[in-house]
Amino acid sequence: MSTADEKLLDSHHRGEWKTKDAWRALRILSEFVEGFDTLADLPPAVSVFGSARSTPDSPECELAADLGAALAEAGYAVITGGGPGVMEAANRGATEAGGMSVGLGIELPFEQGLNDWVDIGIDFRYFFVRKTMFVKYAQAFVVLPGGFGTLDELFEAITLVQTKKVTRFPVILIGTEYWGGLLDWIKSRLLVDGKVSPEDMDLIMLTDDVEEAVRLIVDADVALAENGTR
Ligand SMILES: C/C(=C\CNc1ncnc2c1ncn2[C@@H]1O[C@H](COP(=O)(O)O)[C@@H](O)[C@H]1O)CO
Repeated sequence: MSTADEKLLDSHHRGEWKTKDAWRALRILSEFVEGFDTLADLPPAVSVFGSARSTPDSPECELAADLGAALAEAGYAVITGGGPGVMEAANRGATEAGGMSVGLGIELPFEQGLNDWVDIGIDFRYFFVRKTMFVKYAQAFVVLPGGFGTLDELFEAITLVQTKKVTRFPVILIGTEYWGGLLDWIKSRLLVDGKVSPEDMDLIMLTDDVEEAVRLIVDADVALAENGTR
């Protein structure tokens, strides 16, 4: 069996692919099974993303804690990557407000383990298995300021909705100052160049207001329940 240090795309010896990758497939399958089994009974939930590096007193962590609490009060479980920074703040907000707080951790070389505010936690080795869980069990994505990991999660979600691989769900960015430049670039470059369509611009919502973010999520849920579309 493989060890945590071996990387998925390592392929030094062709002979090893035949044996190790076959076992790896079972490990991947077991991660899917554990995820599906653990999360099957989750109430309606929202996945919250943002920087692992933000300090607890940063504006984005304060927003994340408010968001976690507001989502819990609206009846949503909060799913994060279970790590530090924005993830921890969102989990804390949800737990302190009496809601359900989920952490989908990832084995990393500099791993710190799941944060202390997670009620239901799973540790994944494979990012792609973990990403499936973020999408499958959430009614919406909310994205706070973050780096490459956050951008990866944001663009994966938009691509899935754009290509209609998932039922349309709200993807909400919080932080007009932080995200404004990215959205301007998407409009002035991708849209003008025809790399995205005008309607694709509607896939992302932007606000500074936690209450508005929760309202957008609730409205989308109501619309889905009423007519089966968002
Ligand atoms: C960098 C540090 C710890 C990293 N620990 C993480 N634990 C869980 N999830 C993580 C971690 N790092 C990244 N992620 C995922 O990506 C997003 C944040 O990445 P960013 O590059 O910081 O934006 C986040 O939503 C997670 O899903 C020690 O400080």
